[in-house]
Parts: sequence; C-alpha cells; structure tokens
Amino acid sequence: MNMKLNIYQTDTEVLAALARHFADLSKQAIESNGRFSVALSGGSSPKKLHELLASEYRDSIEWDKVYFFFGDERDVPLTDAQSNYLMAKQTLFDPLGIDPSHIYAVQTALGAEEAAKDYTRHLIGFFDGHNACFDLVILGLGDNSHTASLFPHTSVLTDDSASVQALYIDEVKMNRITFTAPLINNAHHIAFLVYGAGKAEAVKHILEDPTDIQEYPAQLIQGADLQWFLDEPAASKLENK
Ligand SMILES: O=C(O)[C@H](O)[C@@H](O)[C@H](O)[C@H](O)COP(=O)(O)O
Repeated sequence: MNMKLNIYQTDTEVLAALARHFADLSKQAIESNGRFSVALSGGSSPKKLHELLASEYRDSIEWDKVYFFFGDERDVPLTDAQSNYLMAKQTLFDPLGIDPSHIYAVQTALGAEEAAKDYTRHLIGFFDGHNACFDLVILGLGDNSHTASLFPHTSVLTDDSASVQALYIDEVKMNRITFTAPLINNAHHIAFLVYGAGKAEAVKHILEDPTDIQEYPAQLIQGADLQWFLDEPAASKLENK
C-alpha cells in the first residue's frame, strides 16, 4: 500500500492538483487500455472539482473514453437535490455533454436493495465478470470520519465482499447505496479530496490515531495507490505531515 499526502495552502490549489491527477490518470488508462473508469464522490466538496474539470480540462481529456460511476448514492430520485448523480450531472456531465451510456447512475427508482444488486450487475458487466477494479475512486470525508456511505458503527464496515450494498443509515435518516471498502480498495488509484478546517479532526483520526474502524471508517481505505489531497486547514491537526 502506497499512501501520499498532498497538502496545499488553499482549496483552490487542492482542487487544481486533483484535477491534474485526474487528467494524468485518465491519459495513462486510456493509453494502456482504451478507457478510464472513475467512481465519483458525492457531497459538496467535489462540485468545484467537477467545474474545474469541465472548464480547464474540457479539451485535454478524452472525455468520450471516460466512464463514470458513483461510490455511493442517496436513496432518493435522481432528480432530487440530494442525489449525487444530479450534482454530477449539473456540474460535470451536462457541461461536457457526456454520452449518457458512459454514466452509470444508481437506479434508485428500483428501491435501495434492488438498486444495489442492479449496480453490482452493471459492475460485473463493465469489468467483464472480474472483480471491479476502477482506475480511480474519488472519496470525500465526513467530519465524523465516514467516507462514501461507510458510516460509523454500521454493518457494512465489516463486509469483506467487494460489492455494492444498501443499508439504512440512522445518522442521516435514509437508505444509502455504497461501495464496500474492499470494492474501493480494489481500485488502481484512490484520491481523498478533503478541504476546510471542519475536516481537521477527522483527518487526524484517520491518519494518526490508533485503528478503530467502527469510529473512523475511512481508516478502512488502504488501496494500492492512496493519495490525500488536503488543504492546510484540513491538515492542521496532523503531527506528521
Ligand atoms: O454521498 C455523500 O455525501 C458522500 O459520498 C460522502 O461520503 C461525502 O463525501 C462526505 O459526507 C463529505 O461531504 P462534503 O464534501 O459535503 O463535506
């Protein structure tokens, strides 16, 4: 496992660095196997990243060879303001005119359980029956140390299958559909995008506190190439940086 901390003074620099990373990885993947598969994060942090990719990288990434997935989704209609798909549609897919056949939205209209099974079937199809191995998984970090929808003290934290699961999350009073940690960890590259002082405590827990995955689920993320993209405020409680 290779982990790298990329710490920048401002969120603008963090976003620029991750956008460069995205572009570099997409070029490598497309050169080596003709496509780039990326699982996007939900929440608010990625909005500015998407907007940057859709503007400054419009012409430098072969978008017609990029395939989009979601590391987690809320159990709401895809037209709902809380939908991770809708956020990506508005900030990335529509501005770039992405072919809908390259976008794998979680079909929440099926109901959470069936949507998770359906999504797993799509992953099996896309990865030709092999264990899904994304070129890049982008993750955010909640201030309670969750990532994707791997929330503290939930059953999915001990699920050792590389799969997509649906579960009710009491903390947010809704069903969520989420990649398990093993599915995320199968990825060639994983990038945490975390900025703002509000995340400093969680970053410290994840990177420097003793392992306690029930309290700090993002500690489960241990991929082959794991990179953190942080601003100084989010990294401010780290002792070793
Ligand atoms: O569906 C989601 O909400 C995300 O996948 C979740 O894991 C998010 O990344 C964190 O909650 C951070 O969210 P912010 O970026 O809004 O702080």
